[in-house]
Amino acid sequence: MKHDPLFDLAIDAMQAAYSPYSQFPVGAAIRTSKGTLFSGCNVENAAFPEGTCAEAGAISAMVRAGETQIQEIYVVGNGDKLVSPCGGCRQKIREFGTAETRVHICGPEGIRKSVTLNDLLPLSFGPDHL
Ligand SMILES: O=c1ccn([C@H]2C[C@H](O)[C@@H](CO)O2)c(=O)[nH]1
Ligand SMILES: [Zn+2]
Repeated sequence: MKHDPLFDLAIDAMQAAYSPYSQFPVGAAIRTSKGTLFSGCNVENAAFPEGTCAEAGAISAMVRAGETQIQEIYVVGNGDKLVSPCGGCRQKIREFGTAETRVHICGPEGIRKSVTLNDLLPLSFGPDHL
């Protein structure tokens, strides 16, 4: 089966990851409501808490380009387990997504599980609350 180009972009991003401490490269790729694609990788740091997640990198690229609406996001890791976005990333995706925003959790072979943002972060707090 042919992959969505967004999956290939997430794989590309994973290959650029800087993860010497965890040896756990992650890539993320966003499709916005306008159809533009953005990607990011995790970037770790010798001061461990300063590392950033792949999803955060992709969101940063999107905002830098002047876009703020995530339609779907692919997250890919290369281990056996599901690389489900961490709690902080769920909230970051929430800022620019909706309850229905699709999150595709992938391995190198393709999508392993597709869920909505609401599945990952029910009863969430967002910009509409302020
Ligand atoms: O969804 C995730 C989960 C983990 N990581 C990164 C953070 C850290 O660099 C490494 C191990 O936790 O994986 C991400 O980028 N995204
Ligand atoms: Zn994260």
